[in-house]
Amino acid sequence: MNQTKEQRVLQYVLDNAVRGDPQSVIDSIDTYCSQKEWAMNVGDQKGLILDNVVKETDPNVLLELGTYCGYSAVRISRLLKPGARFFTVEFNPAFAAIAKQIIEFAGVNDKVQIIEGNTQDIIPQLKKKYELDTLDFVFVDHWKDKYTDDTKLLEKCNLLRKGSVILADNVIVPGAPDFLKYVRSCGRYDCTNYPSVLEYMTEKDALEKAVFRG
Ligand SMILES: CCCNc1ncnc2c1ncn2[C@@H]1O[C@H](/C=C/CNC(=O)c2cc(-c3ccc(F)cc3)cc(O)c2O)[C@@H](O)[C@H]1O
Ligand SMILES: [Mg+2]
Repeated sequence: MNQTKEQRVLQYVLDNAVRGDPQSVIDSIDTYCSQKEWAMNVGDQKGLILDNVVKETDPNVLLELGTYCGYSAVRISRLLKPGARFFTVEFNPAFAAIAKQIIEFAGVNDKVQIIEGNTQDIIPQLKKKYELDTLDFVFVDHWKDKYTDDTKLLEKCNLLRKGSVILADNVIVPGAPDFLKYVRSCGRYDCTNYPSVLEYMTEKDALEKAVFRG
């Protein structure tokens, strides 16, 4: 049975990274995806911006929309303090299985919980089923045409409080124009754009930070 690209990424991590060392897992995925096969991980340049926003936020409760192979879940988890609670949502079972193995290999499985399901079903369950109050940090990196719906759903479910940080990938490529328009014009967010480049390429991309005003 032919391997998928995501299975090849996992195999490369198992063969080249150091078990329990999140940085070596990040580096091996970046090496594989820049030299062998492109994949839609946030990557190292935008990853450094992600690192800095997580560090400045110093979050206790985090959510990620769109786990994919778990690259950003490992990237974020390695920065979290003991006791922090990080949930990442993925509805493709094959990707969730790959991410689970990459997260375990990196040794950050005690930091992050993969929730298998659709964000539109999971977000309304977070308070009761996952015993959350509000979110300190949300990384948005799933289907680009769902960024706005899910941001509004987070608001509707009272998961945001004054100062909650939403950081969205790909606001230039592939682009999330309606999301940018919404957070920049609805009056409920203070927005900052972080220009960068598309993962493993040279074309321009950017992250957008939207801080909820409460
Ligand atoms: C109802 C859909 C919304 N609900 C959802 N709930 C749970 N998981 C969801 C999800 N949507 C998507 N997902 C998952 O998120 C991931 C989707 C990511 C989509 N990302 C992109 O399309 C993307 C695409 C590019 C890209 C850029 C340039 C290019 F030429 C080609 C691609 C770069 C990126 O950084 C990207 O993030 C998958 O793992 C998918 O299974
Ligand atoms: Mg992305």
